[in-house]
Amino acid sequence: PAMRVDVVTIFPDYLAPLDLSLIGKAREDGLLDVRVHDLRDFTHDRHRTVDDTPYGGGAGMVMKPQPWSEALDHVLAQDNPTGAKPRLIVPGPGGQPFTQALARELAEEPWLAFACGRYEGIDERVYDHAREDLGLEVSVVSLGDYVLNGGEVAVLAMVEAVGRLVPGVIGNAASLVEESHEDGLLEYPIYTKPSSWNGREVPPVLLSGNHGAIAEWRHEQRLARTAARRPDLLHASHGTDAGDIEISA
Ligand SMILES: Nc1ccc2ncsc2c1
Repeated sequence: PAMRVDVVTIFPDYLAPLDLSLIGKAREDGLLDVRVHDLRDFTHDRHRTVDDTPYGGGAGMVMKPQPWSEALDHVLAQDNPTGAKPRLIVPGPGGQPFTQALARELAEEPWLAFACGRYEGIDERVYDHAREDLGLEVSVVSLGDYVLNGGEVAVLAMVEAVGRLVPGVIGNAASLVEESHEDGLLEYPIYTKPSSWNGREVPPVLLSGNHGAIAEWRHEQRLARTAARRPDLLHASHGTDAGDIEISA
C-alpha cells in the first residue's frame, strides 16, 4: 500500500468512519492500510486500567505509560520485517497547527501512527520513550484552538486530509488544485444549473464562455473572500493588501 496508518485509541469504534466512502475505498484498493488498535488490549489488570491520578495533584486523570509502551511495541512489530519506523502524531490542543502544508508533508510518509489521548493527556515519559528508546519522530499536532474530549475526532480529520492527498485515493487530481488553502487564498463562489433559480441569476461572466474573463473574475472573488474572511492569509505575494479590495463576498 502507498501508506500504512496505525491508530491507538480507547474508543476504536470512533474510527469506524474511516471504513466509509473515499478512505474505505482506498483501503479496499490497497492504497491505504489503516489499522486501529484498542489501548486496553495492552493492559493486564481485571479493569483494563489505562489512567490514574496526576502526580502533583490537579483535576482529571492521566493516561498511564505502560499500556502505551506496549501498544507502540505492538504497532512497530506488526508486519514490519525491516524494522521501519512510523512517524508518530499525537493530536493535542497544545500542538503545532495542522495545516494543508502539514497534510501534504504527512502524505509523503510511508507510515503514520496516531496516538489518541483521552483525559488530560498521556504521561510525558511516553513521548520521551518514543523519541529516545524507540527512535520515533513524534509530533504533537493541533486542529485549532479549541478543546475536544480526546484525539479521535482530530485523527479522523487528519487521516481524511492526508489520505485524500495520497496518489490514487482521489480520482480526479485536478479537483485537488483549486481548493481553499492550496495556494493561500479561499475558494471562489461556485454555481451549477439552473442559471436562474428562485429569482437569482448566475453571474453572467460565468455563462460568457470568455475563459480569460472567468479566470479573472474568479481570482478577484478569491481575493475578496480572503480579505473578508481571512485577512491573516493575505500577504505581499498576492500583490494586494486587504486595504484596497472592496469587500463583496
Ligand atoms: N487528548 C486530547 C484531548 C483534547 C483534545 N482537543 C483537541 S485534540 C485533543 C486531544
